[in-house]
Amino acid sequence: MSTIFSKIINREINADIVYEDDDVLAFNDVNPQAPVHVLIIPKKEIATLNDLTEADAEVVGKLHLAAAKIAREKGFADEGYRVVMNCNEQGGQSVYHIHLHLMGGRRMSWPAG
Ligand SMILES: CCNS(=O)(=O)OC[C@H]1O[C@@H](n2cnc3c(N)ncnc32)[C@H](O)[C@@H]1O
Repeated sequence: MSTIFSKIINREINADIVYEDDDVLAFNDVNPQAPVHVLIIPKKEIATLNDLTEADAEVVGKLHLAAAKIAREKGFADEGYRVVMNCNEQGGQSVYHIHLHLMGGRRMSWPAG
């Protein structure tokens, strides 16, 4: 099922893109929860973490490599940052295309809410 993120991948709607390669796209969140809040998504449509298969292992790794690269570029890799992936309703997922939230630029609390 196509989501708003597929429309961003296909450039049907605009996004503030910060990184792109053959498999991964990253763009600023429209409702940032930190000074830097970037969403990092696979170009392949995968609805939730529960839908991952072995075949998706490499691209999930690539999401994390992109997160570290963006964190370095943004200048907060050494001071620290948060990456989180929400799964399904109680996990807070609202867009059913898996995505890694990269949040940085402020101290993160724990446990996460
Ligand atoms: C509540 C967390 N739900 S979520 O974990 O599913 O995250 C979805 C995220 O997508 C963001 N978002 C929704 N539509 C757009 C858009 N068009 N461009 C950029 N970010 C978007 C939301 O602000 C939200 O942080």
